[in-house]
Amino acid sequence: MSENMDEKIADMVQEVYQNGYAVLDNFITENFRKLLLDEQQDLLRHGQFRHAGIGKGDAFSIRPEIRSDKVMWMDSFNLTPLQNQYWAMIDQVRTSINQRCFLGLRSFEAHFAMYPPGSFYLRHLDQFHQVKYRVVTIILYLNDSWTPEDGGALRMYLPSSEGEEILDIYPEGGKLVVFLSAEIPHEVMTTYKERISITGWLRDIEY
Ligand SMILES: O=C(O)CCC(=O)C(=O)O
Ligand SMILES: [Fe+2]
Repeated sequence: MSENMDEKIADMVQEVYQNGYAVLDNFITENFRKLLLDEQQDLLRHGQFRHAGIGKGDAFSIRPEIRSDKVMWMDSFNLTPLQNQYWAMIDQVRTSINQRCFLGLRSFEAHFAMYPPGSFYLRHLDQFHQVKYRVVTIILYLNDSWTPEDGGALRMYLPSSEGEEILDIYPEGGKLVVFLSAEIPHEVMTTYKERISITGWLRDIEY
């Protein structure tokens, strides 16, 4: 991995350490983004995506009134070469966060997500009682283009002196968003265009 990448990651991790979140434009090259998007589109065409649910184990349920995206979980033991390349980058992020923040992160889980037009995900936290092991959320957007009129912002609710402050982040291709899963409530605003991403979580458990 290039030195440039090392530096980008170190700066980003410093921001996570200070603020609990970081947003990084152009985390991946355009070429790599297009390849990942092609792979995602291919899987989508082959019917590999399922309606996303909420909760885990017995508490799992599909609740389109809460979230209406479709996902495809990656198999950490059987990654494609492209997925493997992305996981290697995230492993560098993991190591760097451990060095700076001492979070004891040990593994990663991730899914492709597709929000069809009209879909959303209401305000939530990524860490809840059944998934205490989710410590850091990492989202990479794969969209070819995005404008505010397309909707679909990731709305983060940040602590502020007035109680809470809103930060809207548009899912522009190549952008990486990293935040502490237990600390930052967020939602996906209704999208008016198909919205593609990889969402993952660094965990403090082994596979
Ligand atoms: O895609 C996003 O911007 C956020 C997705 C999300 O909050 C989740 O999958 O838990
Ligand atoms: Fe989330």
